[in-house]
This record gives sequence, C-alpha cells and structure tokens, in this order.
Amino acid sequence: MVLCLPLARPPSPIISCHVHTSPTLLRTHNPRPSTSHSPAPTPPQLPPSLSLNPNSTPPPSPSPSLTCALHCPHFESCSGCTHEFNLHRPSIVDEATEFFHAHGVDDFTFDSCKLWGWRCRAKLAVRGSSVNPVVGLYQEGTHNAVDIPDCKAHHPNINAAVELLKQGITELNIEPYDEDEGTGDLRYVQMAVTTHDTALPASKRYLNGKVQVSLVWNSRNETSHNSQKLHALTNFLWKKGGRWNNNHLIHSVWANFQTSTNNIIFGNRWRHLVGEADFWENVGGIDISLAPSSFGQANTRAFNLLLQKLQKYVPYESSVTDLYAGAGVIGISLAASRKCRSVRCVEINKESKLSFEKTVNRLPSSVDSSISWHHADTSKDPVTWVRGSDVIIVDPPRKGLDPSLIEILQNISSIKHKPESSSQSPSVKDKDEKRPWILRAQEDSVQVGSKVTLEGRRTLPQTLIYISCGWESFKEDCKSLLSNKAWRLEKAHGYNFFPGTQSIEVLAVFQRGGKASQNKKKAGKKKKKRVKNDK
Ligand SMILES: C[S@@+](CC[C@H](N)C(=O)[O-])C[C@H]1O[C@@H](n2cnc3c(N)ncnc32)[C@H](O)[C@@H]1O
Repeated sequence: MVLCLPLARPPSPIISCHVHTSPTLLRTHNPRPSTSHSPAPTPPQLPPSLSLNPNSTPPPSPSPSLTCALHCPHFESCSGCTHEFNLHRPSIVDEATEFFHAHGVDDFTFDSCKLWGWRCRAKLAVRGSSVNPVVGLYQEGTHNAVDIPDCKAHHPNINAAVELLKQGITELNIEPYDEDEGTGDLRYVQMAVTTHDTALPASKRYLNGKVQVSLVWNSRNETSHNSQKLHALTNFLWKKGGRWNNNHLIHSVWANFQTSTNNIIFGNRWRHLVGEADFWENVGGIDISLAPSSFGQANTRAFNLLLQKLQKYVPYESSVTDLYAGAGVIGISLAASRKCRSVRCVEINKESKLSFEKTVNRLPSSVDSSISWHHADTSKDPVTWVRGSDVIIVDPPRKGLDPSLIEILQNISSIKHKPESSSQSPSVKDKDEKRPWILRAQEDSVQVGSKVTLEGRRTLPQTLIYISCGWESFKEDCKSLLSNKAWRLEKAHGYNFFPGTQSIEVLAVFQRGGKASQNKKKAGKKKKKRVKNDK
C-alpha cells in the first residue's frame, strides 16, 4: 500500500505506508493468556490503499493524525514511546526532508512501515516481587520499572510470553531482582520473535511468530544455589507455551548469567536450555541465524524494506566491506542478491561470529562470493577496512561513526599510498572496553567461500552507504563527510523503525567526488517526468 501525503511546503518526501493493521487486529493464532488489564480502544483504520499525487489537494478524511494514534494504555507511565499521534509520520521527517534538500537531495522518501506490533525484540527489566512481578521498561529518568502488558509496539506474542513468564514467577516463587540489594533471581528478560515458520503460509507467519526467551539470571552459572528455580521456570514456560502445547508460543529458552552490579544487562555466559537452539529469520532475501547474544534489529519488517532498497545501490559483482556488521546480515544479503565478488564484515562483538557462520552455511550453493567476518574494532585501523572494496557500508550504533573512521573517509584519496598496517584484521585491545569477553576474544576472522579474492589493496571505494539509527549523530557525520568534497550525497531514504518515537532510520548513499556526473543530471531531468520514483 502506498500513501503519499501532500505537505504544506516543498520539498515533500514521498511517504509510503505498507501495513495499516490496527492493534486489535494483531492477534495470535492461538488465544493469549488472559490479562488483568482492560483492552485498549480500537483505533479507526486508514483506508486500505491511498496513493496521491503530491500536488493534488489533501484527502478529506479521515485525518491521518487522528487515525495513526498509538492508543496505548501505558503511554503516560512507560518511557518506550514518546509520541502518541501521527505514528505514520514523526515530525522529525520534516527536519530530515529539509536537511537532505539543503544537501542536494530533493527526493528524500520516508516509509512509515508497520505502526503497531512492530517490535520483534525487547529487553525488559524484571522487578517487584514474586507475588506481584513487574516486567517492563523504566519510567522516564528513573529506575522504576513499569508493567506494560498491553504494549502496542510489541509483537503481540511478546506480550503473551511476558504474561506467561509472570505466571511462572508467581507460581514458582521466583524472586525478581532488587537493584539496591543486589538480590533476587531474575534480572531481565530478552524476548526475540522469529516470524520465519515456513510450515505456515507466508501471510500467517508474522502473527504466529515464536518467542525466544532469554532469562538473565542473577548467578555465576547454572550450578549456583538458585539454579533449580531457573530450571523449574524453564520447564514451566516450555510446558505451557512450548512446541507440544496447543498454545505454541515459545521458540526456545536461554539463560544468561550476570552477577555484576553495573548497568550492563548481559553477562558473558550463555546457556541454551530448551527448544530449538538455532533462531532463524528471513530478511533481505536470505535466512539469517541470530544467537541471543548477537545484535538483532528490533523491527524485522522495516529492516527488510531497508535491505531491499539498499540492494539497488550496490552494483552487481562489486566488492563490499560491511562495517559495524553484527552477524553480517547486510553484507551476506548483498553477497546473495548482488553476486558480490567479495564481502568483508567487520564487527567488535565476538559473539556474532557463530551466527555469521551459520547464516553463510545456509546460503544457496549458487552464491559464490568470498565472504569473511573479522572480529575487529573499526576505529583502530580504519585504513585497513576502508581500502580494498568498491562499496563501504557503515551501520554504527546511535553515537555514529568513530572519529578516526570519519577522518579516513574525509581524506579518502590520500590513503591510496599509505603503507599497509602490520595486520589486516586488527584485534580489539581497548582499555576502555568494559566487556571482558570481547577483550578475551583474540582469534579474529573467518573466511567462507570457494573463491579466494585478493582484492587490490589499493582499491578505494566509490560508494559509501550509511545506515543510521541516530539522527543527531548522522547529521554531524554527514556534514563532516561532505565538508571537503571527498563525497557527495546522492540519495536518502527514511524508515519508521521506531513508531511512537522521534527516531528514524536513515539510509544515505554517498558517491566519491564533489560534483554530480553529467549522467546523473540527465537522468534527473528524465525522472521529473515520472509520477513516482520506483526506488
Ligand atoms: C546498529 S548495530 C548494526 C549491526 C548490523 N549491521 C545489523 O544490522 O544487524 C551496530 C553494530 O556495531 C558494532 N560496533 C560498535 N562499535 C564498533 C566498533 N568500534 N567496531 C566494530 N563494530 C562495532 C556493535 O557491536 C553492533 O553489532
């Protein structure tokens, strides 16, 4: 479905909205466990399909601002969402449109994606008491957790699994964590939904997603004094929601052991307890494996849309370096869709390596790229990673690119003749790194693929693709990249990865050199005649 809204002033982004499913329509195939909270009011629905010429007059009704409202009973108390109305179009889109216009991109698009039930991955604090457990997010600016059983952002099966977990906590007398005392059994829970059940018709897979539950347990390992309770809770979840239950909700249960008193959610010890050990999802045209310890995008559907767009900007058979790669999802999907000669994935978290290997091993045999994953800190020797590929992809955390990487990208032409560093895959030895398992991990890279490609180490990238979840840092990084004309901004797209907030995910495409080519100008003239951009 496509919804193009006319704006008061140019330039206007093309806004597309794929799914207008109201929260009350998001129901699991099997009934949810009952909840003591009254259901949220049913929001009205947008017309199923609305495609307007941006120059035409506005649609008479219904007003999208009223239609696309959160309708969440927890809005006042929970810090997860900051905006109740206009979910389909956070006001930051205006700012982004103007920003990109000022930097030469007049056809910025914004995809409003799925507005409710979009979150497939949630980390929730477990507090309160065994009689009255609280499983939710902190109130803004506090460490007071609040219950959010009817959260409208969560995939509905996350809410159902939380309800089941609370029943288990009460029945088995599990003590939630007490931050002040450092006591209790269960500290946090991570819920991750896989929507990739190929036994179901494609149209039913999303709503029937299964939940991988990771219990963050307040002990050193599974032989500690309270481990019996951990196993009892695991059995409870599996018996009530596992594979053989009519209400099959739970994909698997994992434990993470964490005793530290700092704010880091996960410790370094993970154990698979029950259910399928491997968690598969399908995005960007490939099956991807994601261990609970690896980074995973929360909004699976929006991420898939972004990947489809991204693929169009990567020339066939190019060599690609995927920086801040996590388990390499972006790079591997490009290897498959663009028949890349080579793909290098660079990631600081060693835990993502296994997921990378599993994903690569499941690729069809027709994918003949040389694909490698490197455990490295991008900021430590950026020349090594920037050189040797046609396309660089960066997908940094919210704080944006490391300054050392920006500096190298700004001076890209001058690195051609810089001497090679001593290692092609520098390991992580950062005194500021607080996660000991990352410091310990020293075996660095894994290479998969029959083709061993020795890319010219002097090759410099022509294309830089920046995927950003932090708008403020992106703006700064973008200005830095454009400041000395080493790069020019060609395209930009926004995605509603976090409806209910003022965050957007940005996909920005830069090309080497300061001036747009003649071809682009000609293509631009031709495009004006077209009603809609097909990218
Ligand atoms: C926003 S996530 C993107 C992950 C991946 N592209 C994906 O979509 O699944 C950012 C990733 O960058 C990694 N990271 C953070 N700082 C890094 C650094 N200095 N060098 C390499 N990776 C880093 C994080 O561990 C995390 O996996």
